[in-house]
Amino acid sequence: MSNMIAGFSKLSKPEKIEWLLNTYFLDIEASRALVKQYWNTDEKLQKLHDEFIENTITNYYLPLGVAPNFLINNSLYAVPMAIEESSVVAAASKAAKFWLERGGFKTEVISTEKIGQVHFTFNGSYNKLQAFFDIVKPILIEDTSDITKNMERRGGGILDIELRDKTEQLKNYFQLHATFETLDAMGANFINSCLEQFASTLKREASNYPVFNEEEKNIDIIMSILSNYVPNCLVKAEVSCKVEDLKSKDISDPLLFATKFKQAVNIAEIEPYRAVTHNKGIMNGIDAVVLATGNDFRAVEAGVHAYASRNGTYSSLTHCTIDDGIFKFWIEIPLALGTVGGLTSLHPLVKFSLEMLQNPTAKKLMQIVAVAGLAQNFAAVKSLTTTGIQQGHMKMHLMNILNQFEATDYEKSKLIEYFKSNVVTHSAVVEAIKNLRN
Ligand SMILES: CC(C)(COP(=O)([O-])OP(=O)([O-])OC[C@H]1O[C@@H](n2cnc3c(N)ncnc32)[C@H](O)[C@@H]1OP(=O)([O-])[O-])[C@@H](O)C(=O)NCCC(=O)NCCSC(=O)C[C@@](C)(O)CC(=O)[O-]
Ligand SMILES: NC(=O)C1=CN([C@@H]2O[C@H](COP(=O)(O)OP(=O)(O)OC[C@H]3O[C@@H](n4cnc5c(N)ncnc54)[C@H](O)[C@@H]3O)[C@@H](O)[C@H]2O)C=CC1
Repeated sequence: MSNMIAGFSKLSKPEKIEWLLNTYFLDIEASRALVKQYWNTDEKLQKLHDEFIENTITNYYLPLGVAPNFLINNSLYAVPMAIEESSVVAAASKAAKFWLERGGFKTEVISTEKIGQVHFTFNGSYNKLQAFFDIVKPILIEDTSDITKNMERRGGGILDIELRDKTEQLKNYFQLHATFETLDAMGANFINSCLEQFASTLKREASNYPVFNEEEKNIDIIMSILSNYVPNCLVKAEVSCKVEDLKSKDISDPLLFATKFKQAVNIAEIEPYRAVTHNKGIMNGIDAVVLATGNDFRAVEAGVHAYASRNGTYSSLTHCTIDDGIFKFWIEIPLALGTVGGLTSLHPLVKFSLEMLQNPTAKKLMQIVAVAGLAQNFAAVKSLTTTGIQQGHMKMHLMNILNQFEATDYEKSKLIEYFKSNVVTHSAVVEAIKNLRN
């Protein structure tokens, strides 16, 4: 327990850093220099970043890349992507360019409903609780009017509140299951504020409800929180073309390609081990845009994977058909995103990314993000079923390996040239560097 510290949060930023350096690091000077190297020289900007989270000591950079040429419903977009993994941006760009020449991506927002729940226990008869709920429902809505008035003015707000009996699964457990329209906001804070008000109204009204006995009057609120599972906040993105039009530099036999591609998607539909990796490839694109636009990628990840398991088995988020000579490939996913609120107007690079996307509404952003996921999956499955994934991935990863060995610009240009006609593997690159240096 020698490293335990009380009151760390109350220390100043320099004090926190000094404590850390002295407690955990061998080369204190080098570690201090590294922490400071990542500070922004603009003090105001650094302060903004310091205040995003708690106990900030420095910044953790991710590259912000751009995948151009996304034709979505006949409008062209350059898509910002924040991600650490090589070949993702290249793959998205390549897929965008491929489909640009084949009519682009078609998208549709299917629904935009968000969900929140008040979880509570009630020791009494369900019928009595239901009768109480029918009386109290308008009061629940009325009591939140201060919270909802602006959202209602914009056309959103509370859609409905239901009482749900969960006592078969857990003794005395009931829910208020509420649905919301939060327009351009992801809605977490708005929904949570409404739910906490529902909870206190529910408790207050129950304690005054004359039909309840003393035990029934004592509703116990367990918690009030939005759900990140949003199966009714759905977006669809699709590409399609004649099979013969799939012919390209890398696809000499379009029917063979389409058939193998579809088989790969079908495998991900029925085989969870493959589905997880298949969907990871989709999330390469989705997370990168979600992060670049300042959205909550943990919320998106949790909701998307729950949706992938909605039929009881974890399955592919994308689907493919070949009918009457038409190749069709699509994704349908739940995405609760915001283009107002959260970090969207605070982080300068998030503002920059949103401007690059022509300041989309949340609905537009849902469509762009779904497209990024579909494009990423198309590129990955195309590589997997043709050249194999390593060829393209390692071509992009080459620079990381060269940087690990601190290759000079001269060495890099020589080795990039060499690996245009040789297979990139980690050991082959190490060997080539050695040879060049000898
Ligand atoms: C990597 C490529 C694109 C190479 O593909 P290529 O055919 O060697 O590329 P190219 O040099 O012929 O260039 C064609 C286009 O690709 C893009 N492109 C090409 N290179 C770059 C670059 N340096 N920087 C930016 N963009 C690039 C760019 O759009 C370019 O057009 P241009 O800009 O020249 O007009 C291809 O092999 C590919 O799409 N591979 C798939 C890579 C992938 O999916 N990576 C994700 C990481 S692996 C993983 O995590 C997921 C996985 C695979 O397990 C999921 C799953 O199993 O389903
Ligand atoms: N489980 C989860 O996912 C949780 C997430 N969070 C965090 O909550 C944040 C998102 O919450 P929000 O309520 O979206 O953000 P927020 O609290 O910043 O609120 C956005 C507000 O913007 C206003 N607004 C202005 N123009 C609007 C328009 N056109 N449409 C809709 N609203 C408009 C509304 O008053 C709205 O409530 C994220 O940072 C997320 O990480 C917080 C708690 C839990």
